[in-house]
Amino acid sequence: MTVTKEAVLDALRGVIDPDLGRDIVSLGFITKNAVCDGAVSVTINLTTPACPVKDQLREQARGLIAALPGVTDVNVEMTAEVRGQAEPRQIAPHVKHVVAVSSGKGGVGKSTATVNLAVALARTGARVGIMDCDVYGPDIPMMMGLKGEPETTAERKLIPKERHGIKTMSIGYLLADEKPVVWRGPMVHKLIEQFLSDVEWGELDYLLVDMPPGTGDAQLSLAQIVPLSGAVLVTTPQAVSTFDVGKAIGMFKQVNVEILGVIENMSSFVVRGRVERAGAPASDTTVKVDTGLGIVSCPVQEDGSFEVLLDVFGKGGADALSKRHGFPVIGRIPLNPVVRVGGDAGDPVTWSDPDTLEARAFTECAGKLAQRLAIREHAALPILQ
Ligand SMILES: Nc1ncnc2c1ncn2[C@@H]1O[C@H](COP(=O)(O)OP(=O)(O)OP(=O)(O)O)[C@@H](O)[C@H]1O
Repeated sequence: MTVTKEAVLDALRGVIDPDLGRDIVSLGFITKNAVCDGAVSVTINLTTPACPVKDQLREQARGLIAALPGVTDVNVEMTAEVRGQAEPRQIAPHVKHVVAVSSGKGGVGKSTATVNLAVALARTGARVGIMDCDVYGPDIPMMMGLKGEPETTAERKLIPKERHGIKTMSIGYLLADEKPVVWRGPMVHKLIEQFLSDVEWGELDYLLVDMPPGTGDAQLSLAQIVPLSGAVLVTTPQAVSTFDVGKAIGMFKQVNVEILGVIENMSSFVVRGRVERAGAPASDTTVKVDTGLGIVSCPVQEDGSFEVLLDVFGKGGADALSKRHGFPVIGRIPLNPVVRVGGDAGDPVTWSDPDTLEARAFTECAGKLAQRLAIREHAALPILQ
């Protein structure tokens, strides 16, 4: 029995992209289909390297091809090409997606989220940039471990400073450290314009923009200057932060910017411990923990370990926002010093400690974000039969 390319394509029609709801053949994802005797070699080109179901799709495809009569060997290669907006932008035309990272309130972890999302996306192979427009507290240089004035090209364009595979530009590189600056609306507008047109970004899949907190001029300016692929909102779980973020939502709606999702940061603090009696695990006991809002009793596992979730900043805020406005919660990041230490040292936790709970939570957020953007561009994909 000889295998044909048609039979391989037919088999691959059984692989459905769960996000786009269509089979990978009609989505135009098959960029190579080679059959040599019984050996089949296909390439599946996804819409983002950060696709959370990449391995699942590969295994499904491999299984379906292997089940064809006459197949002796299967090689499935996964590639990705981020599709940008259908209409190329006039400003920053080589950037596929510009995404604002915003918050209503300061200090909720917006910059932390920006650098960790960027690292997580870059680790999948995406080309990523960060544009730091937080004029009131440009923290990106510190969090990325970068400083000093950026160099310029012969055409006097600013060259982004690069670390961890991410290109960055920040107002922090251009200002003297201790000098306070009073920013007026038109200045912020000009800065955003310059960062988009006078910086040598090159080809990027994702440009994340760290916005100043609040609902001010910067958000409006950014949306006016460049068509955004959307915005990500960062909040802590408690009411005041989610109330503030509600104002940011109103502003983005006003300028027709889609909210891709909300990240709940500092969502809980996980306290882990182990109870021992005479050096051996003591599982026949319970542990009482004072949460600050009362005593909770928590079970101890067989190996003596226990785990308590402390909702330091309350809980349920992101869910409430999601319910009210209809956009998804794309992740919850626990409160943990490992996140702050990474930020202070210029090595975001997704880079320095990718296996921690916190880094994995950021990586999941990045996958969901990329997924949302891919779904958004779905309409622009060619439909093949
Ligand atoms: N999940 C977390 N666990 C522990 N510390 C965190 C976490 N997220 C952020 N932090 C720390 O909280 C502080 C504020 O975070 P960050 O600077 O990212 O907030 P921001 O919203 O960007 O603030 P600003 O309003 O100044 O721009 C930083 O010291 C950061 O390291």
